[in-house]
Amino acid sequence: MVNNYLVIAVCLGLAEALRRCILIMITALMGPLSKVPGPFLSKFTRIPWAVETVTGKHMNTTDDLFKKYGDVVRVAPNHVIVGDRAGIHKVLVEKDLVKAPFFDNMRLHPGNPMLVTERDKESHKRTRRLLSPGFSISYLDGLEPFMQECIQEFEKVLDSKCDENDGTAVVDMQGVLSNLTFDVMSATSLGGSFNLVTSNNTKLKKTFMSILIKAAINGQFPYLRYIPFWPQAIPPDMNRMLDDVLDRRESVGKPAKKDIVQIILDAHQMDPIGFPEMRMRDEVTMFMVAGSETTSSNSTAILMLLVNNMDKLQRLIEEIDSVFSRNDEVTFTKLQELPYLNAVLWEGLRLVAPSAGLLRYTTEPIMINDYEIPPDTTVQPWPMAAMKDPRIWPDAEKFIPERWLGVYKGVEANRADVIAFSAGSRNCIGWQFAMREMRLIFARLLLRYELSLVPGQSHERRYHSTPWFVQGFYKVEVKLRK
Ligand code: HEM
Repeated sequence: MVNNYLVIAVCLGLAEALRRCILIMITALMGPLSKVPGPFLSKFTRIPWAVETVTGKHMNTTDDLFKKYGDVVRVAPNHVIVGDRAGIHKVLVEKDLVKAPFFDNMRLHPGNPMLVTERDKESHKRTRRLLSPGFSISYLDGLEPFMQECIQEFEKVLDSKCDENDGTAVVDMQGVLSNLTFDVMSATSLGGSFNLVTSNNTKLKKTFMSILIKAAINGQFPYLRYIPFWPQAIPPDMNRMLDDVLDRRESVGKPAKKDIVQIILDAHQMDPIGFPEMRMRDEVTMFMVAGSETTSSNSTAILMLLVNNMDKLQRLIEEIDSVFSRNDEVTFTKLQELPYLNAVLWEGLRLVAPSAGLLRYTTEPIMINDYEIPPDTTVQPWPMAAMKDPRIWPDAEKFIPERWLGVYKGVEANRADVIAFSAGSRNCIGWQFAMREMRLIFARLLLRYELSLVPGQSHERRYHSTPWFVQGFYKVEVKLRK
């Protein structure tokens, strides 16, 4: 009797396995996506692409995929990447597709959305409207003194490093810029700088990086979360830091002008059920992560381009020197009008900002470049391919800020083609914040110091929500200017 049940159970199991295999074969070889080119294995399994994503190597390996298969590539049974301008525009702007289910899994607490991971269009619109006063032009202009103060501390640290070494020091710019952008975010948005530039306390930064990496892994392999002892998305020291920030806010009271934390706290107090405490905490955490490492990693990579192209660096110094002298106040308003500085930043972002996490999802069939993409497909625009597309950019791989100053080889560069901050309803809410911060950092750095290349370093980077150097640092020689 028992044997009979066993035989039936095994047969049912085998039948189900066979049904699934047939389904996989049909989807792989006969479904609408079967016409989209891509690696053979990707028709059957998402594992190779998931591994590339989790290791962060995909930012380097996709170039070859687009070269081999064209502008739309199937990288998993129901996942395509899109690398051309028109296709990306269609996905992000024209169709404004919803974010992919990946973002449900990426949430710091399951079921608890944040602006970045919100998938429902209406809820996203409401949250974005709620937070947008913290990114208005007048609000951002009011942040200038906080940013100036943090950069002053940054200069003190560089000065002392130079003093210790007869006026010249070799500095890990990735490390110090990362400290600086955390200080700027905490000073402008949390009501007080973490002073990481001065303390060089790497523990907190490691905590933030671990949040990013864990979120990327959870996004790909959501079931890992349920393994006992799998590390929590939010480590305990992050929770303690949040408690400190919120306690301080309660004891000191509201700031004269609402900052991001105050906007989020008010939203919670006005609607504790719709905007619960956990959401408030996750939102603050995500803002810190979204606003710091992104700016520092891209600034470091732009600096890398400058020290490897000394003629461009020299031209930038000349422009800055023509407007400011050493003790002048370097202001947002004046910097906004420096053509070469702005050209360096847009050209730099074009070449170094990977933005590899723009996953979207189809709810109905759409056509992308003559391919029919069926519902329930993850569509991932790949800005890096479009931003280095030789059909748009002459000498696409080269760092040529001059292309932003007029017509270069018959082509006028267009900012809308630099998709570093994404596009459409989910574009970066902090892009003007980041541009202001980067202008200030570069101008004050070059006004005070001579920077030069430390040769022999690896330029290889990986990507987990933001790019990072594999060697763990990027060193630059820094010398106080006479
Ligand atoms: C160079 C610096 C930065 C880069 C390259 C960058 C890039 C991006 C990109 C590509 C997205 C869009 C993701 C998508 O379309 O799916 C995004 C979204 C976002 N960014 Fe940034 N970012 C930067 C700086 C900042 C800063 C300084 C802040 C905050 C002060 C910030 C806050 C956010 C937030 C909250 C979102 C989610 C917006 C939404 O879903 O409505 N970012 N960022």
